[in-house]
Amino acid sequence: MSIEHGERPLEAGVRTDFSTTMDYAGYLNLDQVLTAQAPVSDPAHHDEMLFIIQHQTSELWLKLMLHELRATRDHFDADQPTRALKTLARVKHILRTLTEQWSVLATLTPAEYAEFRSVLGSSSGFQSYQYREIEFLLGNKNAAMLRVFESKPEIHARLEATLHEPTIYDSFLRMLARLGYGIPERILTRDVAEAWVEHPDLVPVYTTIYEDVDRHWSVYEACESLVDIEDAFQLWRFRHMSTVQRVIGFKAGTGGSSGVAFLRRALELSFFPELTAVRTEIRDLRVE
Ligand code: HEM
Ligand SMILES: N[C@@H](CC(=O)c1ccccc1NC=O)C(=O)O
Repeated sequence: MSIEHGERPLEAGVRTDFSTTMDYAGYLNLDQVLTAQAPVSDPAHHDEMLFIIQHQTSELWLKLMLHELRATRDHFDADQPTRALKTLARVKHILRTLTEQWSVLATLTPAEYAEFRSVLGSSSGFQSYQYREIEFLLGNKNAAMLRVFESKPEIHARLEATLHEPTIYDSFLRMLARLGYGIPERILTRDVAEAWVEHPDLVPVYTTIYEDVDRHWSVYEACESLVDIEDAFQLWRFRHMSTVQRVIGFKAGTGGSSGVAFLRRALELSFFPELTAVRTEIRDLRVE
């Protein structure tokens, strides 16, 4: 049937009575979600809404990332590297979405941001506990980061618990050990609350896998998925740093850091350094 009078008619089966059944807004708790945007500037600055929603949507994606990263760790603990591929793929796409999302915030000019930056006080993304938990799960452990949450006992306790949990990489390597790969003992018994440091004696294990991928296919795919995550995470960090630079230049951050210089240093961190190191070891084959 063609469109009449420019309108799409409601079909007879379309439900319209929700007095006794759940509807869209009810299922999604939209009453709470859509009343959670409270600009502090007075009178409300037009661009503060962008700033709030950019952060709130980021935090929602971070929540899903945490969920998927924990599931990934469970899959490794259950010796199921193929299942981990699915959850890692989802994490990768969330990171891409978050990185792409910087372009919305980049429409905020320095002059516009300067008009309401002072109302932010000393609040800063540095205090994002979900972000810190993700960094911990991926291996960037740092007990000093907990100090920011000293006045929030519940959040402090949650982060402290995650600090002492094995990382995704710890679980991955323990799985490799159970599968018969020669993972050095000191790696398997390391203090998981410590930041990961590069272990050169792990590289030969990866060389074995990368030099005969057909034989080691499922763990090889998992290795490459971890590399995808590292890569996607670095792109997010870079876009954060470059967006901050174009919006506040080299001003100090509201969280008390030097600002761009501090964010730039994060680009030197690596979650899975041996998976980068193995690339140097792969022999170029001679083609006659
Ligand atoms: C105009 C927008 C933004 C500016 C100017 C900005 C600036 C900064 C600065 C200067 C820092 C360093 C800590 C400090 O001293 O404050 C920081 C940290 C951080 N920001 Fe932002 N930021 C912006 C947007 C965002 C957004 C949208 C997110 C998304 C959640 C975010 C998440 C973070 C996180 C997680 C950190 C800690 C990074 C780390 O520990 O390496 N920021 N930001
Ligand atoms: N650190 C930022 C402020 C900022 O971006 C911010 C403030 C409150 C809530 C989240 C924020 N986002 C990221 O750091 C600044 O120095 O301008």
